[in-house]
Amino acid sequence: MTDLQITGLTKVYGSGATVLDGLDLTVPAGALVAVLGPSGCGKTTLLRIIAGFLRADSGTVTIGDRTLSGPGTHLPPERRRIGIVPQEGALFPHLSVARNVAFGLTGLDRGTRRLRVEEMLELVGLAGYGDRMPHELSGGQQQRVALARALAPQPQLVLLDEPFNALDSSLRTGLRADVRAALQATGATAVLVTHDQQEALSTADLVAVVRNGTIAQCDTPHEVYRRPADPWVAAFVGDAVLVTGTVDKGTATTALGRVPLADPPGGVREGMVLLRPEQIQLTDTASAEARGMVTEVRYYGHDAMVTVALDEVDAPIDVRVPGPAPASPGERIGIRVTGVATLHPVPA
Ligand SMILES: Nc1ncnc2c1ncn2[C@@H]1O[C@H](COP(=O)(O)OP(=O)(O)OP(=O)(O)O)[C@@H](O)[C@H]1O
Repeated sequence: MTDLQITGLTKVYGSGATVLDGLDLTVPAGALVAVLGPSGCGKTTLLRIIAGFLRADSGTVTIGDRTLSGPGTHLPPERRRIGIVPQEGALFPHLSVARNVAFGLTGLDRGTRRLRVEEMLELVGLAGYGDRMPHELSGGQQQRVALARALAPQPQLVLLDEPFNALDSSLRTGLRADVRAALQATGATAVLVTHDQQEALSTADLVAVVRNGTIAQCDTPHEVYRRPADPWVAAFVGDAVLVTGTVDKGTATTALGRVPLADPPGGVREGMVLLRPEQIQLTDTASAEARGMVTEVRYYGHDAMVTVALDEVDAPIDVRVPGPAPASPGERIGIRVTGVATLHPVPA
């Protein structure tokens, strides 16, 4: 098991656009990090530099004590010991599943190679599929073969480039869990690029949120969600409710009521108080901390999002309730806040 260290990575394309701007990222040995960011933020560029397909303008990429990219060093992709799972399988269509998986297994005798292929296919849940051709597999099975092919040469690092994109949502959930289990079983360090926050939160050990060519926050899924670095991260990784508040003794007083702060900063008297929609409860108007009118209800089956225009807050707020919403547009309603909030500076 080997850790991945990225330091000061910068990439400016010919057009003059700075896509990576001194990006730092550390992935501990054996961990799976999800690199999450909006379209065009540089995720693929980062992956291509790690893989060695693209040269950075400056910065270093090391795995363990091996420098892959750095001043005066650029190891070619085939010498990096990195396995890659591309967006859509990209299997060789004319080769059987077994020969696809065996593709990168050089320097092994035939018996050892066959055993490794069988072991990898079993690991990804496709034991017995070796003789099939890629076109005889479903999209999800093709991605499993692509993972088996990437893992077969026992790489130190595995890069997964939006590997579940082409699959429908019910298939994705099962495959994510299986990919995670297979990576854990081999102990490989892994980088998963995605723009899907659910995927990042549910699959990875660490979530690295990319913004403007740097990492805005890298933390466990729980910490990124519970203690986002700033309102932008909060709104990108989930839904956010922001209200101004004054602070006294670790508690913020807001138009939604008084809310304890997760990390009360010393000496700060006011700021933006950040809550999640599921921290807000709908109540009757008599026992509420704040009151307003329901303006919209969006139903999602397992929960619903209720938008409320509060009497004393300019912007409407979102409230997440389990199951069908207990109120309809046009109804007067009360709200109450539960849990703790994080505090952020008021934008200049
Ligand atoms: N070869 C290139 N030459 C010039 N600009 C490029 C090149 N490749 C990418 N870019 C630009 O760099 C920016 C980042 O691209 P990149 O593909 O790394 O983003 P991304 O985060 O992976 O996006 P997506 O989620 O849409 O795949 C984009 O604005 C893109 O247009």
